[in-house]
Amino acid sequence: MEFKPVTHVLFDMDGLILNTEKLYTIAFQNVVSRFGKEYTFELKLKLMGTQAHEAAQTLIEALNLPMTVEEFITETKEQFQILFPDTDLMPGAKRLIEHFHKHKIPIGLATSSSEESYHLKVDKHHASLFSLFPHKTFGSSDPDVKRGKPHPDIFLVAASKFPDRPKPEQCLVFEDAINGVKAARAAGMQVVMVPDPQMDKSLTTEATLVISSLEEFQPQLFGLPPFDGN
Ligand SMILES: O=c1[nH]cc([C@@H]2O[C@H](COP(=O)(O)O)[C@@H](O)[C@H]2O)c(=O)[nH]1
Ligand SMILES: [Mg+2]
Repeated sequence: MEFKPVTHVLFDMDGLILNTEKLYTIAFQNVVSRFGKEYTFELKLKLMGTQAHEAAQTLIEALNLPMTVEEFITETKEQFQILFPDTDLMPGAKRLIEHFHKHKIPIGLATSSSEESYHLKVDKHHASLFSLFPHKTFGSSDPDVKRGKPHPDIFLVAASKFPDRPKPEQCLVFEDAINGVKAARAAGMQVVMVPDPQMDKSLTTEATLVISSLEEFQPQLFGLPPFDGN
């Protein structure tokens, strides 16, 4: 078999469960527009999945913005407060998370967001869905996560929170970002990638499996319980 069976599942959040990537693009573009700059998709691909400070630093350097990291973060936060509370879900995310919960498959959240940013995105509309995650790891605010994606730290920390301490090869990761896929592979885990449709196919080759929507995912490929009717 092409894929190895797993017992535990880790989910990324932004762009995978929540449709927040388009909101990051709006917020970042609004800030850089004041300086006549463009937040290109190519630059976005480098930032996606990295920690908030690293992302700000990379963007400031790439666009040569006359701002400090703190100023950039303060300005984008003002935008986030307006945009994030009404984010919608990505197709198939609710069904898949509820499916694993129903079948008692251990799941965890491994997001590069801070805990503060998580609450802004989740509390208003999605609190009951996210309550199905018994543990969550916030890459931009958890002191145990030393380095952001593409480093493996966040997935190793998240896996260590399962009470039965699975080995990396027992864990399956769901990711949308290149940095997230690299992080999962570096952690020794298989990874299902659901990339932005704009992304060039050549950038998805490190994933174990690439699908265009979580709606397509067939859990039995990885030894997990199938959906009814499959
Ligand atoms: O357009 C962007 N998308 C995403 C990010 C970064 O990626 C993180 C989301 O990563 P994840 O999918 O791991 O939750 C955000 O918190 C932010 O730090 C960014 O800077 N710019
Ligand atoms: Mg993501």
